Amino acid sequence: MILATDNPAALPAPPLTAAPSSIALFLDVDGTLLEFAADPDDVVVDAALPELLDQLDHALGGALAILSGRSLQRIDELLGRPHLAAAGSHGAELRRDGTIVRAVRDSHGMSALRAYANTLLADLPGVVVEHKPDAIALHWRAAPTMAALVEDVAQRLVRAGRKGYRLQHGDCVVELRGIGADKGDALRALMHHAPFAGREPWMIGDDLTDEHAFEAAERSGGGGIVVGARRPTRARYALADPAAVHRWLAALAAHLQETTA
Ligand SMILES: O=P(O)(O)OC[C@H]1O[C@H](O[C@H]2O[C@H](CO)[C@@H](O)[C@H](O)[C@H]2O)[C@H](O)[C@@H](O)[C@@H]1O
Repeated sequence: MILATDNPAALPAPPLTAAPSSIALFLDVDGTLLEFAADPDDVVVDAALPELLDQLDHALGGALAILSGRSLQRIDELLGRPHLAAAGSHGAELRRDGTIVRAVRDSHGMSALRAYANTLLADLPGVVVEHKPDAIALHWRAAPTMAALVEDVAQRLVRAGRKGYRLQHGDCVVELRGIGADKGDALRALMHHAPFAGREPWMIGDDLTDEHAFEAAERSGGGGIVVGARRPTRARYALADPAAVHRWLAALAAHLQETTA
């Protein structure tokens, strides 16, 4: 079955042909499972989402993972599913089998950078600062005219960090983050272990940081499903928005359950 009405552009919607034992599913959070909000703390989690994630996790024998730019702690606060495999902070944090196998802590100098960021942003009203483990996200969704000034602040921060950090651009956000793993690394790391190993990995995501995972998934025989109209992309399939993602995931859960029965 193909949900053709979910196709936002030239890319087709992903088909529902998988057998439960053949695929592994990787899911981004903001812009994919959740609609955007002007402030990261104001996102709304659909009441049916946690249960849907459980259904898929069960149907896939545990081969479901969340790959997010949020911290692991924030992913768990939002989704309430700490048993799921997950990568936080764009891949710098990793959990599998309920155990955190890769953690991240502020590196030396981060507290000075946080103070410097607060000083630099004092004159930029509407810009939201999100402090994460060894990372600072500067959000300008509520103040789009500030985008260039925020980029300038980010460049100053990365220079002040003396090569210990890099910038990660995203949807109305630029983040200063440690030089560490990306979502592609996280996907590959999970694919080395049961129940992911030997399956076809499929990643659903909307943002630039998800492209790393699309590429890693494609190289392992699966691929990417992009959410929204951002192009170019490495993804082979597309879904229009988080509501379309929810519908497709519900259809997939039903398909997997029928296939198993
Ligand atoms: O990889 P993701 O799960 O998509 O996380 C990427 C970033 O998502 C969040 O920021 C984005 O969503 C916010 C809430 O809707 C929005 O205000 C912001 O403009 C978006 O960029 C999150 O706050 C970041 O920490 C994540 O890195």
